[in-house]
Amino acid sequence: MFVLRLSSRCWTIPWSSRIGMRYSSTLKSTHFLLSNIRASGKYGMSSRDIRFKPVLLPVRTCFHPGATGLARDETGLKKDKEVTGKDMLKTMGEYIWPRDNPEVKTRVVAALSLLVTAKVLNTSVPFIFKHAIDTLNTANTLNLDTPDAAVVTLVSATLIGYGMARAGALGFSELRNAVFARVAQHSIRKIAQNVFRHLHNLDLAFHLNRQTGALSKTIDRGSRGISFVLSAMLFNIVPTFLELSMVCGILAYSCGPQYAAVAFGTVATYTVFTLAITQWRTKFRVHMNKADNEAGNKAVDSLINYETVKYFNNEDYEAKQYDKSLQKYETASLKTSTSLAALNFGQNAIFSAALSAIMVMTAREIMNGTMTVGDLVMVNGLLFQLSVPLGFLGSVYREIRQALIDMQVMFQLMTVDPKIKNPDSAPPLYVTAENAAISFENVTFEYIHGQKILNQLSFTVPPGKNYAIVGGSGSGKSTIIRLLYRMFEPTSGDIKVAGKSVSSVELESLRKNIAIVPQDSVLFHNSIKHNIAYGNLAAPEQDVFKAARMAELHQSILSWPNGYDTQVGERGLKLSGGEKQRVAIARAILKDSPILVFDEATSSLDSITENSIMKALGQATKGRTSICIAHRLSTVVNCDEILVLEKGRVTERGTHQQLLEIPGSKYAELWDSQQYVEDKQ
Ligand SMILES: Nc1ncnc2c1ncn2[C@@H]1O[C@H](COP(=O)(O)OP(=O)(O)OP(=O)(O)O)[C@@H](O)[C@H]1O
Repeated sequence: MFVLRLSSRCWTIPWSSRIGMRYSSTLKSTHFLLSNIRASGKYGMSSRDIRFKPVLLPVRTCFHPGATGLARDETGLKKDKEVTGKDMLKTMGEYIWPRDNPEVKTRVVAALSLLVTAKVLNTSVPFIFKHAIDTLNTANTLNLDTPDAAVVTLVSATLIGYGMARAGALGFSELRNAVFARVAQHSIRKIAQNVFRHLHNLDLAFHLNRQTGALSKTIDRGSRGISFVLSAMLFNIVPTFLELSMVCGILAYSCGPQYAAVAFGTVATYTVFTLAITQWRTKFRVHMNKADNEAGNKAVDSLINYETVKYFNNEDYEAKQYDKSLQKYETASLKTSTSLAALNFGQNAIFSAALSAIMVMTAREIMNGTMTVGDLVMVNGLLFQLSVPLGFLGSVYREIRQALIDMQVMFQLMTVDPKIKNPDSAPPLYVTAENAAISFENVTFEYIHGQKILNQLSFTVPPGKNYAIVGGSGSGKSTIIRLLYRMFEPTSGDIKVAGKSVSSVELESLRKNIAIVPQDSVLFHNSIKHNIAYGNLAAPEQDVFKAARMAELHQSILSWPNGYDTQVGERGLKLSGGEKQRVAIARAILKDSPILVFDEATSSLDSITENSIMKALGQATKGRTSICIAHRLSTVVNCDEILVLEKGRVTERGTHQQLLEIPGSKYAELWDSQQYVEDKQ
């Protein structure tokens, strides 16, 4: 027994003679087997089964807003359009028949031609066999002492033809798979790329409300869903219908309409039974997938929090929580396999009954002399061949349903409209050292309706000046930066850069002119050099080193064994907080924008490093407009002006000295409390 794990599809294939062989070879040539197959023996299935274990979101969770990003919320994204089956078919049509890609079209036509050829050859196999048997039978009846050379030649030729037809049918099927694989791969790539771009275009509000992991699963499942539906249509549904019509035609022509009626009736009964049982079984599979997801999420969450688990000695608790999900999975998995056995048995019983019935009919005709033994063999062969693709009807039906759901989720995601986008024919923003002013004019903003974070906030930072914003935690300092960068739109009021409203200029040019050192510096899972160079991917190496030097990072990097090629780990986890912050500073310096924003840029640094970086930043910000957000007031004493933020408004403003001189000022209070703490240290 072995289990095949695919990243996102789930198949349970009975290892019943040719069925398993044929279908697994069909799948092999599609993309599904290309991805992530692992052999394992841990799930208790029948020793004659191959299971393709799913990593799927259950149907219900697929529609869960949090998982899919489809919910309307207070972030103000536009209402989604309902994606209908027609929309999905249209989109699929565009991928399978792309206007600008004749190669894909040619492949589709070639795959269809190969499909028809393979089916014609396949249906002719029992026909040829019948002729061989009849010829032998006739020769036998003649009771000749020595075999007739002509008969021997004819029978041999027919049997060789039989073998060739069989091999040809399989060969053409494989060729069809190979030809179509490119179409499937092409559509997966295209759709995944389109969705990825779309996700980057969506607002920050959208991303803050969604789990990144769920989004990436949506792309993966959706694009594979498209490919699956295309492949299932071409490899299973269309060929089965084609074969059914050919078999019914042959039976009606050579044996009589009653034979065609039995074949058709069998397929109809088989189909109804399979779909009904599959429908019933789906809930077990949904539970199984849900439990599997839950277990996966628990494991990931627990491992991500590895350090926290250790700090609080909670390994046992974590293992028990994980085991709870595994238990659910085990129960659901058992139900899935038991119900599969019922399905397999029922399918087999229907076909066996039909085979017996049709053979009894033929045997009677043989005894009446109206049919030959060859006819019996042919009828048996035709019906048996038909059972092969039908063996997968249940799983194909279930998979198509799941694929359609996955596709709908993905297409729905594509209909989410970003609220923040370029206004029509927006002009680019030109910012120079002379005009780089920033002004907030009566800006009000709320993340959640009714909860004002900024309330009629107004201030102006003149070109070339260095302003600081200070205030209690949660007073809205970082929000000001988000609004300036146009990650969010103010509820009312206007924000201007270089005299132009940020909502009226080209978004890309606005963002190009502002370099930010964010509060949380998250790094890419790449080398430290790449992470610094990310500030300007076109910058020469020397500039990257220069920026690192200014951020007090160069010497530290050189002392590491791999220097600038040191990998920083996922999200920069291999670096200390201070090192990450310095990477972020170096990046911002490298971006070389006329406006610089530092959001708690030195909060994780020791005082000595902070002082030397502050000097470097003083150099970097010379002649540029900058905003510095800081809790530690000692870092902003030299700013041209300090704004004290309280309840969404600027309540005090002035230089460090001026603010200290205001009797009972909030700033003086903060300063005194920080001095007291520092003195105590
Ligand atoms: N996406 C969001 N949705 C809802 N509320 C939010 C969101 N982001 C921030 N807030 C809330 O807005 C308020 C202001 O947050 P902001 O990050 O601007 O504060 P801050 O002054 O920078 O705080 P700190 O000094 O602690 O960094 C906080 O109360 C915060 O909880």
